Amino acid sequence: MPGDPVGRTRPVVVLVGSPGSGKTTVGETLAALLGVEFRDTDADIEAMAGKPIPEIFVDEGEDHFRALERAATAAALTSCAGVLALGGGAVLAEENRAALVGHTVVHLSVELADAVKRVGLGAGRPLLAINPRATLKHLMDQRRPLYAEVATATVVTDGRTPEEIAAEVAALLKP
Ligand SMILES: Nc1ncnc2c1ncn2[C@@H]1O[C@H](COP(=O)(O)OP(=O)(O)O)[C@@H](O)[C@H]1O
Ligand SMILES: O=C(O)C1=C[C@@H](OP(=O)(O)O)[C@@H](O)[C@H](O)C1
Ligand SMILES: [Mg+2]
Repeated sequence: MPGDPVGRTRPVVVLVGSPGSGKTTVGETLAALLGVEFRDTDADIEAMAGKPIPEIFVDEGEDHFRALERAATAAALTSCAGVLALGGGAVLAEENRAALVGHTVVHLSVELADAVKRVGLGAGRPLLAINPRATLKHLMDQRRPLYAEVATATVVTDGRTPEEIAAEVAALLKP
């Protein structure tokens, strides 16, 4: 691939961040802007499991979901040549953080107020199904250092449109 000295397939950029930071939404906008494919490990996991994420959590539990997420992350990092969005909890696994070393990783940062507004009652996000505000605060406090560890750049998303955020990420990617 262009930009990779030994010709491996790798994402142009990997998006990480809290649920509600806009990884999926900004990722789609950014991929269209750059004219490249968009991949989201959550969609890959649903395809792998043959069911939506909330059903995976109910039927097999979070540990099984995290195992699928590690497999989906490893596969996407070597097969996606476009924009790759990870799930908000992917950084919890040391294996995933190690796999991100050497990649262009943008942390879409969001404060609690905007994240809560965006995820609402957590539809489709089983971890946020009960008490979304307190749960999100806890997740964000736990994960903030992990996003910082893997990120090569951070883009603030609060109070901004997906188009503005995608344009800033695109500008960061210019050589
Ligand atoms: N910058 C933004 N401003 C307002 N709403 C947003 C923004 N980014 C995403 N959203 C909305 O917030 C919700 C969660 O966005 P999503 O892209 O699924 O986030 P993530 O993948 O990081 O969890 C969606 O309803 C989306 O339309
Ligand atoms: O934060 C998490 O642990 C999760 C975030 C979700 O993705 P988004 O960050 O895209 O909402 C999804 O992977 C799953 O519900 C678990
Ligand atoms: Mg998402």
